[in-house]
Amino acid sequence: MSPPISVAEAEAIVFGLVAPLRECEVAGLDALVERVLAEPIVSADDFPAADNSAMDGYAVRAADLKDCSPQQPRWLRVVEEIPAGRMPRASLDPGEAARIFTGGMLPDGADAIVIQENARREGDRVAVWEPVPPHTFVRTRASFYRAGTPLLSPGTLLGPPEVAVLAVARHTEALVYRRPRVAIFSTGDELVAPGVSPQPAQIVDSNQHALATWVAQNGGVPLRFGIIPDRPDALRGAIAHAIATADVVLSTGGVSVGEYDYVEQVLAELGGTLHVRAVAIKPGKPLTVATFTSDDRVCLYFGLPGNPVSALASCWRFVGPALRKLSGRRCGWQPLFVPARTRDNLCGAGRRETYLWGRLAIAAGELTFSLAGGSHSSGNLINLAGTNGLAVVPLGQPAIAAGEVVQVLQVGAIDAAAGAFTAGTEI
Ligand SMILES: Nc1nc2c(c(=O)[nH]1)N[C@H]1C(S)=C(S)[C@@H](COP(=O)(O)OP(=O)(O)OC[C@H]3O[C@@H](n4cnc5c(N)ncnc54)[C@H](O)[C@@H]3O)O[C@H]1N2
Ligand code: MOO
Ligand SMILES: [Mg+2]
Repeated sequence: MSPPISVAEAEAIVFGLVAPLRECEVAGLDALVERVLAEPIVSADDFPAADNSAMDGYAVRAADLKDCSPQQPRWLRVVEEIPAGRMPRASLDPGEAARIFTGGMLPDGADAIVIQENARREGDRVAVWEPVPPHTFVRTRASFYRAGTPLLSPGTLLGPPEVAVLAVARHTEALVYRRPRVAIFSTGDELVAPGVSPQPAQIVDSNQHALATWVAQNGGVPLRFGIIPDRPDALRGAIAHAIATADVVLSTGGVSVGEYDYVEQVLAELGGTLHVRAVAIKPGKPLTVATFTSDDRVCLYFGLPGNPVSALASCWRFVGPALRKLSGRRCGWQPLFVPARTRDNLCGAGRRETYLWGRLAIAAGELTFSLAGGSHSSGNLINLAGTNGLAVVPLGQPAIAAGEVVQVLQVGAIDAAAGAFTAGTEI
């Protein structure tokens, strides 16, 4: 294995290799979750489109009420009722009010709302005893957005609020970037599929399923290519097929220095350009990154380490940002580090930047980090369950004491309440 390069160098190389995909497709409003917008969305309408009431009450002319008081209430004649969705029939003349409900359109002449709690209705009259300034509880036409205002820009990741905006802008569908196709396979003679009972020397292939789930969660289309034996000819066939099919390839295993670690050799034989061979990071040191360039496209190959924690840690640290950038996201694709106070002592691995998995939570208004209980071997995937952050012990730093603030790579949603984190803890 070549001498490992630093995490910063690896990051610069990997992210620099990625050019966002340009191909687009149209998707319906209900199929936009985790999609990236490829067109600017501009409002065709004022929003709100008309003055409307923010409360249930009475539409009034504010000038009518300027001298009213509890001693001298002002009686107004109620001329109509305006529920949401109904056009007002007439304009308000001085001394008149309209019964109105939240979302109801103001009649011409009205410029304020008196909430019903501050009015007393008697027949077709209503008494008001507190003046209201003009615009009180009125959502004025175009006060949120004017027609022609840009609402969403290309590169935006779409979620519920953005879909609401699209709907309001009267889009029933949107142009989005196509999702990156990600080929995934596991290498190893020892691997069997889940559901098969392994012999003593065999293990279950968990990586392929973890990575497929992770790819789908990160906006890619996972294409599972199965388990490939540790034989150069078999690997050659699998890699050739994968690079011809996908934008990104993720293989696990076979990238270290063992006799049966053939991935790098096969990548070179197939004409790949090798950019990264090993990184000074724990877990995840043997990381192979290569590109295959043809006339019209580049395929990015990640040869991830076989150890299950190393494979996912490499995804969180390097592949995820690359995949999000490839997906067309203009911002938010970079890895997210948050400062958190560690509840446990954290030990570094000397010559490698160390990532210790565990749980971020908010306790008493502060972000905290709890180390996962149990072994921190990169083969122990059991205590990886529930991980939403990996604390970073920088290169050369032997340890970080409990109570200190540490940078944590956030990889999942943060809890509201902190608790000690141990394997098997209900989460
Ligand atoms: N002499 C040295 N040996 C090793 C070094 C080193 O620097 N010098 N690096 C170690 C590190 S660090 C890692 S990480 C591993 C990476 O090894 P490979 O990427 O070559 O992966 P394999 O050898 O194929 O497998 C490693 C380990 O992971 C298990 N595995 C593999 N695939 C899967 C899967 N799909 N699902 C679950 N588990 C899997 C496999 O059985 C091995 O136990 O190399 C170290 N060695
Ligand atoms: O990098 Mo390996 O991932 O230390 O086990
Ligand atoms: Mg190996």
